[in-house]
Amino acid sequence: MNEKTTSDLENLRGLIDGVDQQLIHLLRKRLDLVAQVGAVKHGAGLPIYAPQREAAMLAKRRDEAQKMNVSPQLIEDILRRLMRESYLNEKDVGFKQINEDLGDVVIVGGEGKLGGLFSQMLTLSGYQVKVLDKDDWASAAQTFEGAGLVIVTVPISITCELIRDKLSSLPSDCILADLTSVKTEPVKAMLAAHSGPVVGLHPMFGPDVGSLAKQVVVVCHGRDSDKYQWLLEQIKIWGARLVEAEPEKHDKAMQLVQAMRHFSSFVYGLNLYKEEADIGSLLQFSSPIYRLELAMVGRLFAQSPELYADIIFAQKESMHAIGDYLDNYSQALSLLQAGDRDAFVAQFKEVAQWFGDFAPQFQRESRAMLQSVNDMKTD
Ligand SMILES: C=C(O[C@@H]1C=C(C(=O)O)C=C[C@H]1O)C(=O)O
Repeated sequence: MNEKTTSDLENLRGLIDGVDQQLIHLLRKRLDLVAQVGAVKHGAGLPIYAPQREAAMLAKRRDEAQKMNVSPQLIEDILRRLMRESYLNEKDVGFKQINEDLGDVVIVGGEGKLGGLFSQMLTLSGYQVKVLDKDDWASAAQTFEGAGLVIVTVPISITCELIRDKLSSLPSDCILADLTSVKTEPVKAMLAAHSGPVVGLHPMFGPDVGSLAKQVVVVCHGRDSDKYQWLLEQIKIWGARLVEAEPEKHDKAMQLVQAMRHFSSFVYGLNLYKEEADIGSLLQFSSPIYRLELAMVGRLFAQSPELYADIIFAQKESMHAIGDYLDNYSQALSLLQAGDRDAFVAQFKEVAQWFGDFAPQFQRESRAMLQSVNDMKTD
């Protein structure tokens, strides 16, 4: 490189640094404005997440970007990332309390991670939260005395038994809810143990989400839904989307969405281990999709084996769904063994047709994910 090139580069890089610094100032300004919006919404009891506003804003910015020859996708990516930041900052102002007359909230299993998250969200919304965990049963009767809402969030394997044995003498107007990832049996157990309002909830996310904005909570109505309507409103204020379902329908979906999904990730990891794969060098050769896949599998093994065992073993029926998967795997393998490429292609086409419009939709979604996986690479 000659001297002129070096100094040209330095000058230009200095200018870029200046623009990036301005960006930080602009970001600060934006965060301050969003904080003001947060405060206004808090006062009015509005959820921070405003999908219509977001859609309208994104459409306008994409349009403006296009006119300035800036990629619309670039501004959309940046704004979506900024909006995620907005949801996180919302916790600084807390949330509007929908039910000001509720007694205490008691979280049974509140020392668990999900219990901790709900405890935090309820506390940020002005509720008095008490936690009851394994060692606190001696004083439980006293804790339950002033309870307006009891939330059960203990391992699935002990949920129903605990509801039956320990929660049969709650105050009659107290709401009994659970956060278990299966719903049929826990909802039945709650209805049998308690004569007051009952609702089954299943947060479709782990405790490591920074915000509930856009997350899904499944609601299975039990009894006296008018008495716990406020709780649903409260969860909506946290930004979550509620999806109502019959417990049986929910549980059936979970066989695929959770049990099968986690089981196949488990086997994928197990297989890498048995094959003595060298993860480090696989990563070096990895395509973005492989890296993303490995991340999805690897993250399983960073978490609690008991939690995954609980989810996978929760429903006997999952065994059948997983067994079907194994059958399909064997049949597909036999095409490979027979060298029947044409049959494979025909089968592929059949499945693609069945996916319909979802296939291109998933392709678009995964493209963005793959690009951000690639962005995160540092070497
Ligand atoms: C700031 C707001 O709240 C949220 C955050 C937004 C943002 O960061 O631009 C936009 C819409 C909302 O989901 C708002 O409603 O304007």
